[in-house]
Amino acid sequence: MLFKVEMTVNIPASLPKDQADAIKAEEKAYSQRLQREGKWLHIWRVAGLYANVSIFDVADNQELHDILTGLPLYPFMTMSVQPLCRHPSSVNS
Ligand SMILES: O=C(O)C[C@H]1C=CC(=O)O1
Repeated sequence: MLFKVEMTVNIPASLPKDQADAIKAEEKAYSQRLQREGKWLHIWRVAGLYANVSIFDVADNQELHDILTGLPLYPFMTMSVQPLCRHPSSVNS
């Protein structure tokens, strides 16, 4: 199942920089593992924002929920999730 997820990150200024940097490093490793596993198909920066648009390919809603709530930056994110289906004009299978 394919989903589009938009994530916006809001790290509070009160969080010490070393802690924020450690969480960002964990986030990068977590994200790259899922990309290598083929579950996180695309990640694009939204220009000018600390936000991304991502495409996930997961088994079901529960797997997406587990992945998203497991993001190290999850406590500092707002998200919007939209399910995707094949476009009738798509030439890709
Ligand atoms: O930078 C972001 O958009 C937030 C987050 C999502 C994946 C990742 O590595 O960082």
